[in-house]
Amino acid sequence: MTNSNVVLHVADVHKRFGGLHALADIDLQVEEGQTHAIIGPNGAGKSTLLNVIIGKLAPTSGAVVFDGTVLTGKKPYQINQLGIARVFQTPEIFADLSVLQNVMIPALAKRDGAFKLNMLRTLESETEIRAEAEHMLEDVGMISRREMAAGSLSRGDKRRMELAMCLIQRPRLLLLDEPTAGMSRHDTNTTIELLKKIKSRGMTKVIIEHDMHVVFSLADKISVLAQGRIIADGTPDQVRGNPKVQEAYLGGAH
Ligand SMILES: Nc1ncnc2c1ncn2[C@@H]1O[C@H](COP(=O)(O)OP(=O)(O)OP(=O)(O)O)[C@@H](O)[C@H]1O
Repeated sequence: MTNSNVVLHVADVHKRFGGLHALADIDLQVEEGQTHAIIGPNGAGKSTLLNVIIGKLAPTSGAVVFDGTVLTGKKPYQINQLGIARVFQTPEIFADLSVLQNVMIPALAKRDGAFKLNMLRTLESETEIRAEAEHMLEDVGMISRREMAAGSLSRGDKRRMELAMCLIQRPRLLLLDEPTAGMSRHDTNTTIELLKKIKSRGMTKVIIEHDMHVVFSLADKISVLAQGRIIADGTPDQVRGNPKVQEAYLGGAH
């Protein structure tokens, strides 16, 4: 049964690639305002699950429901317009444009749908969007780099900028795919603090992460995937103490 405060429900999802059952019987409920981590060893099906949620892959059976709307069958851009934003493992940025311009683009793209016919409002809203983008850059600690070409940023800064590009869309659900991959410990800790700040504003997040320090610092709930199935689900303490998880994951390579 679905609770009323469930924002995202992955309902009985299966995904097959030929003979490989990459996702089997996945039932996952993400509650409003929570940070829900999906962990599991390499090849467990985490990216496949994320791709099913954002509409990049169609499930073989089952459905994904977001805020009462069935996402299954919708295109990724339609799912994005419904309020789901994703921070990718590899940042997707416009390297030659400035950091500020990069952060303005998602908001301009959203506006162009709404205000195309009214030139005056378009100009007014561009000033507002610039101010909003500057505000987002302040939030992620990057305002001093606003005029730099995005391509010249460090890896950690690129990820922070990409987070600002997602936040300016004011998503209801933010999906983070290994947000600290390849970061130094210092950048990882800065990112943890930043994600905690977002959490304190009530934004719902789904996070895929290999780094246990990040997972246990941020998650309210953890679902553990192994060989395409959820083998454990619960609070960090429940998951930490689960012998199945220790066997499948924590005692393994990570
Ligand atoms: N497009 C595809 N075609 C065929 N098999 C695929 C495809 N995508 C993923 N797989 C397989 O599905 C399984 C799950 O892969 P997936 O990438 O979802 O795992 P993961 O948990 O994200 O792994 P990692 O932690 O290494 O990124 C793997 O066995 C993988 O080889």
